[in-house]
Amino acid sequence: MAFLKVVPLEEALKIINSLPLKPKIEEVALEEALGRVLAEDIHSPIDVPPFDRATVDGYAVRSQDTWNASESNPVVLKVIGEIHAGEEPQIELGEGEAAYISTGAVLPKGADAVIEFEIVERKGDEVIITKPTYPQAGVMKAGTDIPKGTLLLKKGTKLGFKETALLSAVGISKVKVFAKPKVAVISTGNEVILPGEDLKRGKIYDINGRAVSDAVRELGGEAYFLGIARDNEESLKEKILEGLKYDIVILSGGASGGTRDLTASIIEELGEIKVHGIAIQPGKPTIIGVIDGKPIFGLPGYPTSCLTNFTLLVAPLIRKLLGGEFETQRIKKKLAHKVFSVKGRRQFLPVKLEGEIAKPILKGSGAVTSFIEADGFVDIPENVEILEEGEEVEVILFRF
Ligand SMILES: Nc1nc2c(c(=O)[nH]1)N[C@H]1C(S)=C(S)[C@@H](COP(=O)(O)OP(=O)(O)OC[C@H]3O[C@@H](n4cnc5c(N)ncnc54)[C@H](O)[C@@H]3O)O[C@H]1N2
Ligand code: MOO
Repeated sequence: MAFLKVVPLEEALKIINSLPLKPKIEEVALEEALGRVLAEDIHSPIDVPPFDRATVDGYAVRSQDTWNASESNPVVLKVIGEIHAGEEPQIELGEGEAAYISTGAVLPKGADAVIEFEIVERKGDEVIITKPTYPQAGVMKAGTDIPKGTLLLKKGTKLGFKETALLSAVGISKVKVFAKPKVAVISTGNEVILPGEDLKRGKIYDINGRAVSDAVRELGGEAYFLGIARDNEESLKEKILEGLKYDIVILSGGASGGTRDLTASIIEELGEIKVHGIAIQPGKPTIIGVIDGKPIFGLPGYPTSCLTNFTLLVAPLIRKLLGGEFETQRIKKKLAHKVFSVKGRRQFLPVKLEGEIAKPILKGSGAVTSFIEADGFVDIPENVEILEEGEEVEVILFRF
């Protein structure tokens, strides 16, 4: 077994990026599109509004008819009909004519303005106007909100409620999106139990199953938590075989060299181990394998290590399958205080961000609060032993 022959992070990422998985595209109904990632550019097929529209309730007029109107010299127009929202107007205004119109209705031919009913006086079939109006007052012209053909949304956009509203506004009922990668999540260990179960001595509640499943969902993937495999060959094998129904399998725990750490030997038996050990801290005991063409990740058991390595190794693959960037983005911050690192091992140090300052969280990988409190982690190169207070560091954000 290629046990703990540690490889640099870049090599592990190269292997992951070359796995034979490709983004898949599917069409979904607009009502199912929230949270999905667009696999196409969307241009508006129509003008919005689709017609010259009244923006107030009142009287459609020819504005030039009102230009001489004043309190002392009111203009009287003849009301020749009514136009309500949703109707095609059957009338055309001539000189000296007006029509009652509701908000949202189509402006009739001949009219170029709408005057609110509050500021005119209606007497029988006449309307008395004491103030001039101007072209386009009380009117929204066709296509002034969104002209037909406008690029509305770019491929790669994650659809939130604003984006689905925009699609609805232009009448698009189906969109092409990237298929959600289906990810099986398995926790391992005799000591791990599920929330709600009785906490007997020696047992701990599962953190990784929940955290990894929900991180997959936050990234836009579909997570299937298969439960907890016990530290024996049958249980682990059963869960791994079940996991192979999905696109990617993620296990946590049991990745290091302890006697009960069986994950590696089972992956080797069923498929191939590509990596067992990465020269990073945390994450040294990480496994990357392939079974039946499906990637299988064995992440460390400590939750902080598990989620750090998920962010470094698995999140890029899920992003790529959703049409996004494989590369992990980094931002620059300044270190709050001096830090010592392990020479010869690239370290990812959890930090809390306060403005431009990155405050190290020094509780160690064993503490769950290390990752709960972390906004990101600082990438400390392997040849660096000391980082000074105020030194510029690269931070990988710990959110998706
Ligand atoms: N002799 C050595 N021992 C260890 C080494 C080493 O290099 N030599 N590395 C340590 C480091 S670093 C890590 S990380 C762990 C990783 O080991 P495993 O991946 O085999 O993880 P486990 O031993 O199964 O678990 C470690 C720790 O995390 C707890 N755990 C596991 N799963 C969960 C879960 N789903 N939710 C919450 N907590 C979980 C588990 O109970 C252990 O306490 O190995 C060190 N040892
Ligand atoms: O490798 Mo462990 O994952 O250092 O915490």
